[in-house]
Amino acid sequence: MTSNPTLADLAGRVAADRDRPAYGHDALITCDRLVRVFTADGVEVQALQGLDLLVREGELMALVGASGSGKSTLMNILAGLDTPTAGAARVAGRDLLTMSAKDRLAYRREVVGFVWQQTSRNLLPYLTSAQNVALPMQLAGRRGRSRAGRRARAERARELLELLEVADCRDRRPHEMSGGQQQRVAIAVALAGDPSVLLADEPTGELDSHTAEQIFAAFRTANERLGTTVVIVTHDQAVAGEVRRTVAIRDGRTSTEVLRRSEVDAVTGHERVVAREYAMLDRAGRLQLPAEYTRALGMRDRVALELEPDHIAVRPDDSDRE
Ligand SMILES: Nc1ncnc2c1ncn2[C@@H]1O[C@H](COP(=O)(O)OP(=O)(O)OP(=O)(O)O)[C@@H](O)[C@H]1O
Repeated sequence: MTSNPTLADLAGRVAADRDRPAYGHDALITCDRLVRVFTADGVEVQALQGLDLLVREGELMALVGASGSGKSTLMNILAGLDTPTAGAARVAGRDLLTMSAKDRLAYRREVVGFVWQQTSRNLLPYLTSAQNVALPMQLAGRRGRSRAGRRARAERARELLELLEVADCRDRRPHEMSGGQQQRVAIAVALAGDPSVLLADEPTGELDSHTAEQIFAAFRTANERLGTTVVIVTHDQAVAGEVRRTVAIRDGRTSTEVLRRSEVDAVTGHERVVAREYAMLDRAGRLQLPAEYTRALGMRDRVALELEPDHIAVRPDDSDRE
């Protein structure tokens, strides 16, 4: 395929590799060959099997995947609630594998905010919305213990509830609000500590489609107005279709990505969204082909590869025809 490289070629390649920036050097979230193995009743389950993922600052993106593909495992690691077995995971410069218990607590208070699927898990039932939003700031010792500090926290809580269009719920307890209102207050709670990253695991799972749309709009507001990076795990195709980037996880690895961009139609002048699917190539050169592609061409076990000037062709195994 290629001629034998000279010594100078090899030295050039080594130098180029050495000078290449480290994987994920400019990303806010870096997962590098992340592994998480669970052992239950003596049986090992590999929930994450060398997952690579980069998320840049300011992104709003969705993670999708079949049940059991590893989405919640990944979210728990990113939230600082679980520790990976191997690999590397960094969020906003913090190393999630080597963090001490004290640093982990600070990480959960200062770096990440979390919204769970179960509305009841996000809010304390005996506190009003305003008190729920003020609590994380109080626990983090923000704005001090003085009366001025209390007033500043109440003011920040009011601003956040207003931003998320639930200012009218400020004095209500969770059972006095709809599921959608509770989730919007939950987003305000998650934003109270000014996190760099907002993580949400199926935040619209318990809601009807109209309310789910409103919740998604609330995430977009947080992303656009506060600049918070947002990662949402979802089964909801409508939500996944609303973001610029959707990453699919399969068998504990990132498999494909859909990127969407707006394009103005040259004839009609109308703006339309163009989506394109990509496969993830890891640093060992491994590629997961979408199951529907391989199934359509009956590909399995072995495929034929050809290097073309501008692409690599992958064809069904034709060796038995020769
Ligand atoms: N604490 C645990 N102990 C043992 N196995 C676990 C544990 N947590 C997750 N697993 C297993 O790891 C795999 C990935 O689970 P995970 O919950 O991350 O999937 P998921 O993509 O979030 O699924 P779903 O969409 O159903 O929530 C599954 O096989 C699951 O059974």
